Amino acid sequence: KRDAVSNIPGPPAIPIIGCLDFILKINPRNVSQIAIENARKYGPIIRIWAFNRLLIGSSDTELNEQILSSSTHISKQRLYGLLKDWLGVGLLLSDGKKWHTRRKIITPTFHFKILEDFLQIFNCQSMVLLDNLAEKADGKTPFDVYPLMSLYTLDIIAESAMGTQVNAQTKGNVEYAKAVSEMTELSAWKFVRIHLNNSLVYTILHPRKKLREIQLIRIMRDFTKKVIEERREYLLKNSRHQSENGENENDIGFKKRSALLDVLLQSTVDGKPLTNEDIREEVDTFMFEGHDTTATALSFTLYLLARNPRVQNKVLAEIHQVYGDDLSVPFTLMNLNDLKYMEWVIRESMRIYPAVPIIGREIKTDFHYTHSRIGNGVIPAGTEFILNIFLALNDPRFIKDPEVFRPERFADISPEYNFNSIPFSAGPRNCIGQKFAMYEMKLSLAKIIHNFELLPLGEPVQPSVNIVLRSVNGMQLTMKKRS
Ligand code: HEM
Repeated sequence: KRDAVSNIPGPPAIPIIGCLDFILKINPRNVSQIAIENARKYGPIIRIWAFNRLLIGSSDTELNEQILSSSTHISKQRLYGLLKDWLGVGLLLSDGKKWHTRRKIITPTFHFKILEDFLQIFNCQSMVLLDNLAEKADGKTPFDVYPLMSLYTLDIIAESAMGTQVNAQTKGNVEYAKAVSEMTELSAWKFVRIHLNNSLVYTILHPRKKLREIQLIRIMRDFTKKVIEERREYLLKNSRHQSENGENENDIGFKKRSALLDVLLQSTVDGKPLTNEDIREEVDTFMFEGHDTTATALSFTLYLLARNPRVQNKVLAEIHQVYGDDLSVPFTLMNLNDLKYMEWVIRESMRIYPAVPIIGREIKTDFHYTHSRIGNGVIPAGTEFILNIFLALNDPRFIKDPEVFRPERFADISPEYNFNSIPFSAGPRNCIGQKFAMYEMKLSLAKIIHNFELLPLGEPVQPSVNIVLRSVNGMQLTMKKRS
């Protein structure tokens, strides 16, 4: 392995322990800074040894493109295993045939006709959000927007994935909603403490946390299981009802809309329906992937808009141009597509603060690359490949003055060349929910900016990489109701 990667620079490695002293210096708050400094020192591709583990970190567009577009190197790096007890082996964690089959089944859920249906959910939940924001919007007291966005996106994803309302925003203490939030926090905490990768070490060092984790997983499993069983029974009854009465009407009191769950319940693999456990892991994966990521991206965008009044005014002007003054025009995918400037704002905010800053792959067979910034070479089987999305999005080769928030730069960045701009990853394992997330964020921002002026009060963010990007002191701002 050492010979194969001798062309890749990296911090000095001591026999047996490798770059342990380097690794021990990394923590969630300094990881981005360390990555920037190392890219300056060693270039965009670096190698790190941790005992006998070889890690290659890359922000090189050419190399990343080759890995991400490969249909062979799709296995996730071992750290993802921390999520397994909760999520099972769903779309995020699976690989091989299982991943291919599931991806094929789930992809139609994001067809534009179904996305149009989801807009009704976004719309209803955003009304609750506006009420909650109105209580905070005194124009003078700074507050952290993240907790409100987190409950809001949790309500949206629960209703979209399971067709069930969990009312996280109105009754913040609903057991299931609370369990999802707490488990997300716990996983993030564990994720950045490398020694806790090992389940036995974790159980010995933090028995209470482990116990709590078991309880939370049980609460979430019981809830998802009940929803799946009820929905399966309902679909069965409904199809009998239809055939007995020769009717097409499929609503006998249960909620009609439940795209993801219904798609899974009606799918077969090799002629057999998916089991409740198969379905549970996919539903739980959506609950995790679909809520915290979007809450983070929305919160950082609001934070940046509060601090950039010129951009905020342009967003407001575009909202007025598309919807008029009272937002009474129903939201459609078409008119959300017309919010072009807002799309640049979201992309620029995700460039500076990508909700998922780092992703990883396990390289299972030798990977031969060409035309990277260090030329051609091979990454040997058994390497853990860490793809630094944050650095790639701030690469001065493509991005002038990367630290400046300037949405207009997206006028010059070709959307076709998506390996340059990869907040949702790219290639066959890209984010399946990216359109869902973009429409959700656009509708939410349109409502918020139309109703409130965002003001730059409060402390600046202190980003911290915990699976999903966070800020140690929250994303603070204040709001004032527009007259
Ligand atoms: C701003 C919001 C979001 C961001 C930035 C984001 C980002 C990402 C990224 C970077 C990946 C690749 C992960 C990896 O390779 O390890 C991913 C995968 C995934 N995302 Fe998202 N995501 C967002 C919203 C959503 C939403 C709303 C959903 C569901 C409705 C979703 C569902 C998924 C799933 C299921 C995967 C795994 C796909 C696969 O491996 O085939 N995401 N996301």
